[in-house]
Amino acid sequence: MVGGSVPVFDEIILSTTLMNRVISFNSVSGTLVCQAGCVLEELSRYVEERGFVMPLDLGAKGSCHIGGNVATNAGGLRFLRYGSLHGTVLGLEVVLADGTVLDCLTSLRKDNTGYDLKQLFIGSEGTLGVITAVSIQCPPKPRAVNVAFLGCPGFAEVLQTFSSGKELLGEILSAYEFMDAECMWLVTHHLRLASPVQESPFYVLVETSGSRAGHDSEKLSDFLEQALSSGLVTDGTVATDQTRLKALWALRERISEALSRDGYVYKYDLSLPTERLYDLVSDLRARLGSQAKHVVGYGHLGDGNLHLNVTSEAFSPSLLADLEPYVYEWTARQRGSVSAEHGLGFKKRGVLSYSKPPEALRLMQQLKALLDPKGILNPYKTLPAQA
Ligand SMILES: O=C(O)CC[C@@H](O)C(=O)O
Ligand SMILES: [Zn+2]
Repeated sequence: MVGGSVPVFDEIILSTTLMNRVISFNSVSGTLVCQAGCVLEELSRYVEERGFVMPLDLGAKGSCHIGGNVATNAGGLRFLRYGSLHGTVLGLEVVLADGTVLDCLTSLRKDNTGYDLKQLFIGSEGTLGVITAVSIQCPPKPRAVNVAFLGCPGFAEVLQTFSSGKELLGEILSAYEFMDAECMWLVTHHLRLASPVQESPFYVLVETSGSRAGHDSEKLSDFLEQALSSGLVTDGTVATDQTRLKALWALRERISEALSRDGYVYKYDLSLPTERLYDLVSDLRARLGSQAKHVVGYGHLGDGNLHLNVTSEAFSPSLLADLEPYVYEWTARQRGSVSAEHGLGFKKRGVLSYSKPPEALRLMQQLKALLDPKGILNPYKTLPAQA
């Protein structure tokens, strides 16, 4: 997405694939300590067999490494419930540029002994050190999971359904994702997935996770009844068994894949005030007109994270010129973020200043110079190219 792990010039590639050992798991606290090359899905399986879940889940779970997840501060589908890796990672082992092994691999929930150094490496995209081991807090595995897939008549209703969901579902609300009608067109046409509900301008996926099935379904029914009777939602379906649950999630998780089959894709991953989040999509649709094949909006609405994607038959410099810096300026005016969960890598490092003041940028450069004076750690990434 941003070329964070893609070598571009003269880099040496370092693979942690063979560092794939679980070091320990504490079945009382739920703390997992493992090496950086463990694949997320394998870790999920490991902790689920022991009654826990990983605090993060992403479409790329089958291939991504936990070390990379932490280095990029990956967000994903469980963020709404369990928060960022800045909260769930308890400790790290990191190899610094001079070869020093920094052993901050503790498993403490509380540790106020000065600067919280591990935080520097979470989301640093490998530019400050190489993460070699991770200690991470795993929450208990929810016993009951429900997914509702709903159609909404407008974006205002998507927002109101979210407010109502927070109020009525409370602590069992574990995901609130949205996608627009064009996204549904893409997954049904390019991937041949079937829509489970009537055609609507917007769709939302609501997931609940709790400890007692009866209690959760009662809450979910109340919520759905209210949403349907007040017209916030016009159609919907609910799944509780694994197969249907996965099928509903696939409609949302596979949008990115469907987009890549539509043509050249211009990708933006933005944090915006939730109530303005879709204005940018509508605005761009009008601005780009027939130049674009599709202008779509979807994402982690519960976290204020919009995945804005535009497709065209082939790469077009004039379309790009209409998109940038327009999208970044629009985002900066809302004090949003030009990269909500995918980092800056190689492609977005030049737009960092839309989300951070010059003072912050300078401090980032000073930290980089301190920790990696020779510039050998993931060079050409994250920080803007030096003039
Ligand atoms: O491809 C994208 O724009 C986002 C991919 C991913 O973060 C998702 O939520 O599906
Ligand atoms: Zn995402």
